[in-house]
Amino acid sequence: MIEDKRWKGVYSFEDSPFIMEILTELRDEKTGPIPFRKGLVKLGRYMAYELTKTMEVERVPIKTPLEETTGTIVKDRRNVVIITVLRAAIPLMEGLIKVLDHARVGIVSASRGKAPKFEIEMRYVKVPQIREEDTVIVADPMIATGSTLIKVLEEVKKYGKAKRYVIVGVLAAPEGISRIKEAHPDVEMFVAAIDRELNDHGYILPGLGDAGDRAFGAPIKV
Ligand SMILES: O=P(O)(O)OC[C@H]1O[C@H](OP(=O)(O)OP(=O)(O)O)[C@H](O)[C@@H]1O
Ligand SMILES: O=c1cc[nH]c(=O)[nH]1
Ligand SMILES: [Mg+2]
Repeated sequence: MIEDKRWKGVYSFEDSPFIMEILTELRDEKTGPIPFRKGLVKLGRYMAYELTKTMEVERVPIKTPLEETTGTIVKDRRNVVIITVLRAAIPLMEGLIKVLDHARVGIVSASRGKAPKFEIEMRYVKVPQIREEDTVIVADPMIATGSTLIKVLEEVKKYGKAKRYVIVGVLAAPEGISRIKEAHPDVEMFVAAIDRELNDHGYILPGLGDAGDRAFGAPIKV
C-alpha cells in the first residue's frame, strides 16, 4: 500500500504484485463476465485485508488449552458499514464482506448520465444508522469524474457521523480524486491503481472499460 504524493490519505496497491495481477486480468478485453466478477470479488477480499492493517486493534487476554496468553482483536472490524454503489460494486462488496464479516450494508443506486454533464441519478437509497465508532466504506470500482461518489458521500453523511469515511475502488482518475478530496477532505481512498486520465466520454484511460457492463452485460433500452 503506498500513499500517493499528490493527495493526503489516498493509497494505491501498485506495490502489491498479486493485486496488480488481478487488475491485469480485469483490464484485459478478453476477460469475460465470469472471471471479471471473480476478479472483483478477489480484489474486495484482499483490499479489505489490507485495510485491516489501518484499523484500531485491541490486545485481549485469552486462555489456550495450555496457558494464559494475550491475543489481538481488530476492534474497528466490528464497526463497519459498507455502502454498495449499484451496479458495479456488487462483486467488490461480496469480497469486502468476506473479511469485514460484521459489516452492516447500505445499498445506493447511482447512474451516471452522458458527457459533458455526467448528471448522477440516485433513485434507491437504503442506508443503516451510522454511529460515531463506525468506519464507513463506500465501495465503487470506478472513480472517474468523481461525481458519483461526491453525491453518494453527501447522501451517506445524512445518516450519522462516522469515525472514518473510506472509499474502496479498483481504478481512479486523478481528476476524480481531486474533485472528491475537494468536496470531502475527510475521506480516505484505497484503490488498486491510479490511472492516467479520462477520455472525452469520461472513461478512465487505460482503464478497464465499463465495469458494470463487463460484470453484468450491457443493458438495452426498450
Ligand atoms: O466517477 P464518475 O464519473 O461518477 O463515474 C463512476 C461511476 O460510473 C460507473 O457507474 P455507471 O453510472 O456506469 O453505472 P453502472 O455501475 O450501473 O454501470 C461506476 O461504477 C461508477 O459508479
Ligand atoms: O472508465 C470508466 C468510467 C466510469 N465508469 C466505468 O465503468 N468505467
Ligand atoms: Mg456503467
